[in-house]
Amino acid sequence: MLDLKNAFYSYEGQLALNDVSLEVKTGETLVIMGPNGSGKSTLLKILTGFFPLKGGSYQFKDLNVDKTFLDDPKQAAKLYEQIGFVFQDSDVQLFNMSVREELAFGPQQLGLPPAEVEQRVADCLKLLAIERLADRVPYHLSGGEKKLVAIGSVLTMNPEVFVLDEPFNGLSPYYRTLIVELLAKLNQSGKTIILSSHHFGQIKDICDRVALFSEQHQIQKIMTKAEILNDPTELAHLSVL
Ligand SMILES: Nc1ncnc2c1ncn2[C@@H]1O[C@H](COP(=O)(O)OP(=O)(O)OP(=O)(O)O)[C@@H](O)[C@H]1O
Repeated sequence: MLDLKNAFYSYEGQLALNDVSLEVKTGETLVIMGPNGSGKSTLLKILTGFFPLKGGSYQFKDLNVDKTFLDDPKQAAKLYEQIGFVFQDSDVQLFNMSVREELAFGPQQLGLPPAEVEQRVADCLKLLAIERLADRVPYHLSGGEKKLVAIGSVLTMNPEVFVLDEPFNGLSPYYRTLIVELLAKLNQSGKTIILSSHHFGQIKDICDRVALFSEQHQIQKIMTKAEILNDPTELAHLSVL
């Protein structure tokens, strides 16, 4: 479904991705792990089409995602409607005056009829059990509540792929469990999930594979969950990243 080949990216001289190749299959849950600054967020932003690669290629299904593609809003929309991104910092994502408006924003941008938008918002509030927050100002919510609303704002767009940058950061065990259960449900319904995390323990119940970044901004190895669980050294390493 996603095919990244020999990807390079740098920010004004600061290397972030160094010859990274990665394939993601439809319906899998892939977790990106690695040290701070190794390139995880950059990789997720490239996959979501935030900016084009500076070297190598990125194919999403039949779309060749390069600078020309992303510079053309009509073309880029074909990617954006299939991949949803949940930012590490929810405050970057939430800008509407109520949770209800926040959840409606994406489907409205997709041009869906008002009745369909309303239905998606109602379904999302129910699925996330956040009906009580519907008329609150997102900016005033707690960290965990904001994260649920941020995920909800992607959920109502119903993308095929969910990309989440460290979704468990700073959350209590209660919210972490809620989000793990939600991601498991989404995956069971056929969605592809790609997320970054520093804690194998938090994602072991949902991950199919882990791609491990090195400090050299390269993918050092890709392991299945079974390979990790059967290797105590690897398990210990991934549990303290
Ligand atoms: N906007 C930016 N401008 C300049 N350098 C950047 C920018 N964003 C990231 N970088 C640099 O690119 C490299 C990769 O950063 P990235 O955020 O992708 O790492 P990460 O693995 O997600 O880190 P973390 O686990 O700390 O979130 C780092 O050296 C970082 O300092």
